[in-house]
Amino acid sequence: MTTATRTTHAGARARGTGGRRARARVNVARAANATDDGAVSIRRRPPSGPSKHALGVGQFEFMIEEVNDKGERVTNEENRPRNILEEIVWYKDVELAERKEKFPLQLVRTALVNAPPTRDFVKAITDQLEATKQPGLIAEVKKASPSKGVIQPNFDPVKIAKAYEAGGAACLSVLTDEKFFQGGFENLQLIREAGVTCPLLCKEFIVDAYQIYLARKYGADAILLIAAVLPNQDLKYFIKIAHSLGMKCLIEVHTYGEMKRVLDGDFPIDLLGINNRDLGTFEVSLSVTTDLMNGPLGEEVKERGITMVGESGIFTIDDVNLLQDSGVGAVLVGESLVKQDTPDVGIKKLFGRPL
Ligand SMILES: O=C(O)c1ccccc1NCC(=O)[C@H](O)[C@H](O)COP(=O)(O)O
Repeated sequence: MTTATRTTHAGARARGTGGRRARARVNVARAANATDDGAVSIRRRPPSGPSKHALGVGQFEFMIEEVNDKGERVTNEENRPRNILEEIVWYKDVELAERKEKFPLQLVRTALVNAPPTRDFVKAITDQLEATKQPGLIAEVKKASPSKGVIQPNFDPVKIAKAYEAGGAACLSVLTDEKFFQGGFENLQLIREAGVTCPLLCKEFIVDAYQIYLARKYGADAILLIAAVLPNQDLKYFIKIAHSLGMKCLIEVHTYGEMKRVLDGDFPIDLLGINNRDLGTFEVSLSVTTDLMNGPLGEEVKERGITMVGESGIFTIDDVNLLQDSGVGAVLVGESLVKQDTPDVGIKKLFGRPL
C-alpha cells in the first residue's frame, strides 16, 4: 500500500464516522453497479485447446499458439490468461494432475484415518477478540507473491510460525501454492510437527475437493475458498467436505456483488474475509473493506453475527484501527510481518502492545 493511500485512511479516521458513512454510501453505490453481479470473475479453464487431462507443465502457454485449417501456426489470444488469478487457477490443473498421480485421493483419505483432531480456527479468533478487544490476528507464512516477488529471502517457515505464535497470533495462514508463492503443503506439516499450537489455515487456490483432503492430511484446521473462483454451488459442496473433516472455511470476497452472492448462499459461513487486494490487478486499498462494511452488507453481517476478516495491505496500527472501526473481528497480515527479521516484535508494533 502506498503512503498516500494510508494518509487518506488516517484522515478518514480523524474525520469520524459521519464522513466515512457518506463516503461509503457513494462507494457502495459505485461497487454495486450493473456489471458487479458477483458472478465468478475468472474463466476456470482456457476456452479451447487440449482437455485438462492432456495438460503438461506450463502447457497452456503453448495453447496460445494453434495450428489453423491451412496448417499455419496462429495465436489464439483467448487462451491467454487475462490476469494472474486466472493464470494461477489454470495452472492448478497441471499441478493437480501431477499430485493425484503421485498421491491418489484414496491414499490421502486412508492417511486421514489416524489424523489428529483439528483445532477450532474460529474460536481462536473470537477468543482473542474478546480478550484483547482488538481484531484477532491471522499471521501469514508467506515467502513470495506474484505482486512483490520474494518478500522474505531467509524464509524458514517453522521459525516464522514460532515467532508469530510467540508474538501472540491467534491463528496462522500458510501459503501452499508452489509456483506463484514458493509455498508448499509440506510447510503446514513442518509447522504442526514443530509443536506450534495455533490453528492453521491452508492458503490455497482451491478448485477441487482433492485439495481439501490434502489440506487436512498436512495438518490444516481451516481452508480458504475464493468467491472470485468458485460459484455458490462449489462453495456449498466444499464447505460440506471441509466440515465433514473437522475444518472451518474462510470464504473470501472482494466486491459488493461477490459478498452479496455469498451472503445469499444456502450454506453456513464460518468466517467471511474481504480481500483488500484485487487479485487480478494487484491494486490494494483498505477502503475495499471499509466501504463494504459501512454499507448495507456490513449491516447484514453485523446483524447475523458473522465474524469478518480484513485481508491484505495492513501495515500500521492505524490500518488495524480503521478496519476494527468498520467492524472486522480479525485481520490477515502477510507482507508487513513476514518481511521483518523479528516478526514477533512486528506484531507488537502492529497492535501497539503485546498480544
Ligand atoms: O499477494 C499477492 O500478490 C497475491 C496475488 C494474487 C493472488 C493472491 C495474492 N495474495 C494472497 C493474499 O490475499 C495475501 O497473501 C494475504 O491477504 C496477505 O496480504 P499481505 O498482508 O498484503 O501480504
